[in-house]
Amino acid sequence: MAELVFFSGTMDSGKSTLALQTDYNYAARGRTGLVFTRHDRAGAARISSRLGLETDAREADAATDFWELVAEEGRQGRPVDYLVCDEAQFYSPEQIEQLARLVDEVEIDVFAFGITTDFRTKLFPGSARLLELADRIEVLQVPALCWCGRPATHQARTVDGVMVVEGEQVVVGDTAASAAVVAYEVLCRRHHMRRMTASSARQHATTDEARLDLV
Ligand SMILES: Nc1ncnc2c1ncn2[C@@H]1O[C@H](COP(=O)(O)OP(=O)(O)O)[C@@H](O)[C@H]1O
Ligand SMILES: Cc1cn([C@H]2C[C@H](O)[C@@H](COP(=O)(O)O)O2)c(=O)[nH]c1=O
Repeated sequence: MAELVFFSGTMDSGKSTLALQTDYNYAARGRTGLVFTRHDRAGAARISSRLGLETDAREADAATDFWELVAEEGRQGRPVDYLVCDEAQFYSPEQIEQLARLVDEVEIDVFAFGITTDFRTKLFPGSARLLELADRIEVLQVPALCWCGRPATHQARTVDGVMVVEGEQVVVGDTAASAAVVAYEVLCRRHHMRRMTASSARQHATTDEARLDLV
């Protein structure tokens, strides 16, 4: 029985790696799949994992109709067994419904990978629809950690190093330290709610130490 599975986890929890492994294992057993992504950091029509793997994929843009695309593959004599859909948080709710319909009516397995919430802790529309429709939700097994050592559950956006809670929902970026103006940092809920990133925690600690020196 085909399934719509949503593999969810914070940024940096291994989703793209798992997406590539899933495709590899199914293809190795002779099954035919299509691999999609949207807005990957590596650029259009690429899937990249921080473990160093990177491959071609199909870019799912706003106009992509998964139902039509799979039907066309069939008409061309290339029946599809499964879809791998990375960065699925960026897909529209209608596109998630097309994926569910492919599972139910054409018996195609769909493996979707994505983060659930944005930098404000609000659900992405695509992830919300996946949570509503998926047969199974799998949480990634190796959590990324907050600076305090707890498993991370949320992601903060920083602009010039300062955590922000307002702005466009979609801004492509990375968790790795870089010169980029916009970056992301995974946090536990407690520290997301306190707006405390690794850098602001260090600043607090330094200020507290300086106060103690004055006493
Ligand atoms: N040099 C490394 N050695 C071992 N594991 C690594 C290394 N770099 C990254 N990783 C692993 O890769 C994970 C991120 O994988 P990735 O697929 O890019 O995540 P996601 O798609 O969820 O953002 C990290 O959580 C870490 O476990
Ligand atoms: C929290 C958040 C993230 N994004 C972007 C940043 C990255 O380009 C992707 C997530 O990639 P990953 O493979 O899971 O590391 O999403 C965003 O646009 N808006 C946000 O609020």
